[in-house]
Amino acid sequence: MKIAFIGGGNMGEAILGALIQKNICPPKDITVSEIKAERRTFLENTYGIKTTPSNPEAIKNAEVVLLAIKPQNLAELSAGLKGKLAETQLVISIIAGATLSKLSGGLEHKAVVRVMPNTPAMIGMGMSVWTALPAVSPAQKEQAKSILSAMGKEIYTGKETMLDAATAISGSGPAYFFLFMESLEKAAQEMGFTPEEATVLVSQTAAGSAVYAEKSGLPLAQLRKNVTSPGGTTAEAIKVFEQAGLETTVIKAAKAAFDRSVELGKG
Ligand SMILES: NC(=O)C1=CN([C@@H]2O[C@H](COP(=O)(O)OP(=O)(O)OC[C@H]3O[C@@H](n4cnc5c(N)ncnc54)[C@H](OP(=O)(O)O)[C@@H]3O)[C@@H](O)[C@H]2O)C=CC1
Ligand SMILES: O=C(O)[C@@H]1CCC=N1
Repeated sequence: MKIAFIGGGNMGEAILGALIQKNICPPKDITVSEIKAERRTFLENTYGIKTTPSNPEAIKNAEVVLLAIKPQNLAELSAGLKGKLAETQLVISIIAGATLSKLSGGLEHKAVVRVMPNTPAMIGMGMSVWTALPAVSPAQKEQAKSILSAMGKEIYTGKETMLDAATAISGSGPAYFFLFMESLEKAAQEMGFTPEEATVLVSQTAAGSAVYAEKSGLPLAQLRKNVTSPGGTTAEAIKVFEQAGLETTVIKAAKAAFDRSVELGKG
């Protein structure tokens, strides 16, 4: 599969890295259009792919064109590519808040897939939620699915509003977990662990908890109860989280991300 990336930043790199690692695409079939010269050099040297500063040049001969630029650059990108895409080319956009109608209208193109991925795609542990316009053929849907599967797990939805919800949960989600981990690292250091030890303690606890939750198949509340001995240490910590309104705060934060995704879609 020949694929062109428009934007070779964090997510562009995460996706192309997964495609190469999982043998979905050899490096010679990947072209990245990227504005920054130093990023182009880095991507060429690290992955052996082709790069160009020109979007029209990048999309030549590509079966799939993957848009991985920031939302504020979409208007300029659409103006430059408008009418230049062949009917058979599949556009896959990961741009937060960029709706199918905005993408399709701006590019004058019908075969468009919209995805919300996340950065753990970098290590094949990503979570993507995606939807497609009716013009996307079953074969193109399979192509999209194979790209997203290389990055981790994927869920297709027929309801585009679920993309805003996915943005708030799995798209932005890694940052929520990192914030919590940063706080726990600070606590570990205050208790006397070195920064290196604090990182190991927190990372291994987070990774172990996530994998254990998935593998055990037990409800999260049950797993939490198993750690929380009556009258013990965990109960004291959880009391503090509850008094501070953790659950309400998390739901409020996710809702703020959802609202911002909707707002980006209107802009
Ligand atoms: N980061 C994340 O966790 C997630 C991000 N997303 C979405 O992915 C998209 C990309 O995010 P991310 O990778 O973090 O962003 P980055 O800023 O890291 O990457 C975008 C890159 O594209 C370059 N660029 C800008 N305009 C153009 C253009 N017209 N042609 C070619 N290259 C261009 C940028 O250069 P310059 O910096 O100079 O503008 C930058 O290097 C965003 O739309 C975001 O909403 C989705 C899910 C998760
Ligand atoms: O913060 C953002 O807008 C993007 C979308 C999801 C994660 N990062």
